[in-house]
Amino acid sequence: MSTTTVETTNVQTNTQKDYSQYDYANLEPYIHPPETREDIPWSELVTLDLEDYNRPGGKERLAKQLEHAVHHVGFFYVKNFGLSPDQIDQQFTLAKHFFELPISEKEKYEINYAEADYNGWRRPGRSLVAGARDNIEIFNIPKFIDEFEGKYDYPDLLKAHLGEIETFQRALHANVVMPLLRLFAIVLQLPDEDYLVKQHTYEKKSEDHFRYMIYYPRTDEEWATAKNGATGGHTDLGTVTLLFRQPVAGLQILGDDGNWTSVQAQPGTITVNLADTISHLTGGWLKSSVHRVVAPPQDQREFKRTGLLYFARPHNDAKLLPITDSPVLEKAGVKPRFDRIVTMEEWVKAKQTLQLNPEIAAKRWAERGDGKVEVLAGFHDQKYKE
Ligand SMILES: O=C(O)CCC(=O)C(=O)O
Ligand SMILES: [Fe+2]
Repeated sequence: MSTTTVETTNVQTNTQKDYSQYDYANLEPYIHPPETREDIPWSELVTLDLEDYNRPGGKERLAKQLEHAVHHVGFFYVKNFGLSPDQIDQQFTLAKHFFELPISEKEKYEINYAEADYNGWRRPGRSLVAGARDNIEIFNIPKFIDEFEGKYDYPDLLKAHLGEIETFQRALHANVVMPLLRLFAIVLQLPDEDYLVKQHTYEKKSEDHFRYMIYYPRTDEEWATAKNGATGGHTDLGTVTLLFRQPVAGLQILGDDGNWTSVQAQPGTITVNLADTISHLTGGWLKSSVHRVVAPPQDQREFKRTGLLYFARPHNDAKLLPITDSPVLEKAGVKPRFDRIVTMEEWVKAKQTLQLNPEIAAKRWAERGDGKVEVLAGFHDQKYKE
C-alpha cells in the first residue's frame, strides 16, 4: 500500500463562530445542494409505500414487492414513514450546525476508539485509505435508553434539541425498522411474524445509532489519490441501514452482474439497505449489499455532502445463527456463516475494529493475498477493487 499523504485543506472549512451568543432555537436552515445534471447509470430500486402496511392485505402486498429486492439487490426505498418534511429538514439543519462547531468544542465528544466504541464525534482525516486521508466527519448518537444514560455527552446545540432527536430516532425505529422486520418475516414465511421484531426492541441494549455525516469536497488531485473512492466497497454490519435523501450522487451499489450503479435521490423517500446481521440470521439468503461512495459528478464536486442515517442492529445478546423455522431457508439449505456460535456483541466488536482501522484491515488483506480478510470465526469480508 502506498504511504503517500496528501494535504487535506478542504477537509475542515470552519468559520469559527462565537457560540456563546448562539440562538439554538432559530438555526439557519440547511439547504440541500442541487441534483446533478449528468447522465449517470442509476440503480433501479423498488419503492415500498409504508402507508399500505396497515391496510387489509397491505403487508402481504409489500412483502411480495420486497421478495426480489431483499434476496437479489439488498437495496430499496421506503416512503410515507410518518415523519414530516419539516422534521427531516430540522435534522439536516442540526447536522449542519453541529459540523460548523469549532473543533475545540467537537473534540470534547470524540469517540472512545480504544473501546471500539463509535458513538460521538469522529474527526475527518483519521485514516489513510488508498493512499489518501479520508474526507469524512461523523457524529453518532446511540439509542435513548437507560443502559446509555449518562454515558455520552452532547454540545449545548444538540442538548437544546435532544427531545426532537429522540423522537426522530424512535420514529425511525417504530415506523420503518419494525414494519420492515415483519415484512422480512413474511418473506421468510416465519410462523411468528414478530420473530425478528423481538430481537430488535428499542428498550433493550443494542448498538443501533443515528448518524450525522459529512463528506467534505476534495480537489480532483485528492480524488485521484483516493482512487475516486473506488476501493471503498463494503457491507454494513447491522440489520438495515436507513439513509435519508442524498442529492449529491456518489453512493453506488454492486449488482449481481458485477456492475456498479448509482443511487438516485427520490423525493420523500429513505433508501434502505440490508446489512450483515440479517444476512447472518438467514445464512446469506437475505442479501447484505456491497456499496461504496465515489467522487460525485463534476457538477457536484464543490458541495459538502451531508447525510442523515440510522443503523439498526439486533440486541447485543442475539446469536447470529440461521433462523430454523423458515420453510424458505430450509428449502434453500442455508448453513451457519460462522464456525462457532457468535453473538451480536462479538460481531460488532470484530467488524467495527476493522472498519475503524482501515489500515489494520488493509494490512491483513495484503498478508492473505486472496482479497479476503477474516472478520470472525471463519467469516470473511472481501476487499473490493475498482
Ligand atoms: O453516505 C452514503 O451515501 C452511504 C454511507 C455508507 O455507506 C456508510 O456510512 O456505511
Ligand atoms: Fe455503508
